[in-house]
Amino acid sequence: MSIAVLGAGAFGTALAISLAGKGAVTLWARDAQGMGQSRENTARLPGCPLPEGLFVTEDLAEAAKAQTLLAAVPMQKLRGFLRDHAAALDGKTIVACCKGIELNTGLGPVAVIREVLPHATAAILTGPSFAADIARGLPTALTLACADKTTCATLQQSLTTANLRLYRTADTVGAELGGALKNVVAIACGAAIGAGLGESARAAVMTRGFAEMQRLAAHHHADPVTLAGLSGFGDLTLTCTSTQSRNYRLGLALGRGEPFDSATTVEGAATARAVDALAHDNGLDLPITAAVAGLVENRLDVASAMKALLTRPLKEE
Ligand SMILES: NC(=O)C1=CN([C@@H]2O[C@H](COP(=O)(O)OP(=O)(O)OC[C@H]3O[C@@H](n4cnc5c(N)ncnc54)[C@H](OP(=O)(O)O)[C@@H]3O)[C@@H](O)[C@H]2O)C=CC1
Ligand SMILES: O=C(CO)COP(=O)(O)O
Repeated sequence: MSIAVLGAGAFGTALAISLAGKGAVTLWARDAQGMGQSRENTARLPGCPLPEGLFVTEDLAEAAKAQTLLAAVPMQKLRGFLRDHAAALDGKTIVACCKGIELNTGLGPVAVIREVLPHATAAILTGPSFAADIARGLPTALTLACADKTTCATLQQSLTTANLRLYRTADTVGAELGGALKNVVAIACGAAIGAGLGESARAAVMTRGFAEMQRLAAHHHADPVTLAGLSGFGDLTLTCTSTQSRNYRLGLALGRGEPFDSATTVEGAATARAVDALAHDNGLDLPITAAVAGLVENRLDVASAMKALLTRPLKEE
């Protein structure tokens, strides 16, 4: 099956490098020329050479000729990207490789693909993985979700590589909620550590954050098993404990009162705001998400957010 990765950020480039180990892969980049010459994505994934079987192009129509397309642009850019290229993309199999909830609609990547490209087959690839680890060929396990079970099994075969092991599920909603929410909780964990509140506080935030993930997933009728898997618990664990994570690092900066480069892709910031709005509209109790939304909108500081969480009415676990 021919494969193209659309979007040459850190994750798209890493996936293309990994997949090119077992067959020809096309990587669509807005600025393909430099990468094609240096055979490296110096801006987003330095130090990871592009293998021979990886063809880089700026021509989306050319890339979209592949049977399977991996869309690796940030969540808040996904709709615009799909719309801009709808003529080439509709009717194809599109695997979303982004994590988040769209700010204006409250939708996840699979729902956005279905809305913009009504004739496409939508799937999502998500789970605990840093781009640099994948590109270096370190062992990684991810969740591949697609409602069509036959397509899911075919994609699982073609996207699994020697070091990238995929588990499949039909539960696209659970897979995308896990990947979206773990980033929000990672910001909260970074803030707790950055503010010097200690590792016990982080464990509390992670666990109660996971409870919020389960609550939101139940509201959307997702399978709790998906949330307990790689795309939920797995990615929560990685992202809340590693300074490789940009979401965690934003939290650290907030906790320390330090500036943070606003050009960095931090999916949890917009997602916290989107999910906080969803929670209000649907009467859901998601206090950590609300605190993160307050932090990223500069309505709250870390001390007030922690106080608000600690003084909530006592309840059963
Ligand atoms: N980095 C990681 O370790 C992982 C990331 N992810 C997910 O992957 C997704 C992408 O993140 P990541 O690759 O890290 O992001 P990066 O910040 O590394 O890169 C973002 C990429 O998106 C491109 N882009 C931005 N806007 C548009 C647009 N409107 N149309 C087309 N392309 C656009 C950028 O192009 P340009 O360079 O031209 O600006 C750039 O190539 C996120 O949802 C993230 O959560 C998932 C797992 C791991
Ligand atoms: O999604 C990721 C790890 O699974 C990458 O995390 P960040 O986007 O926080 O860097």
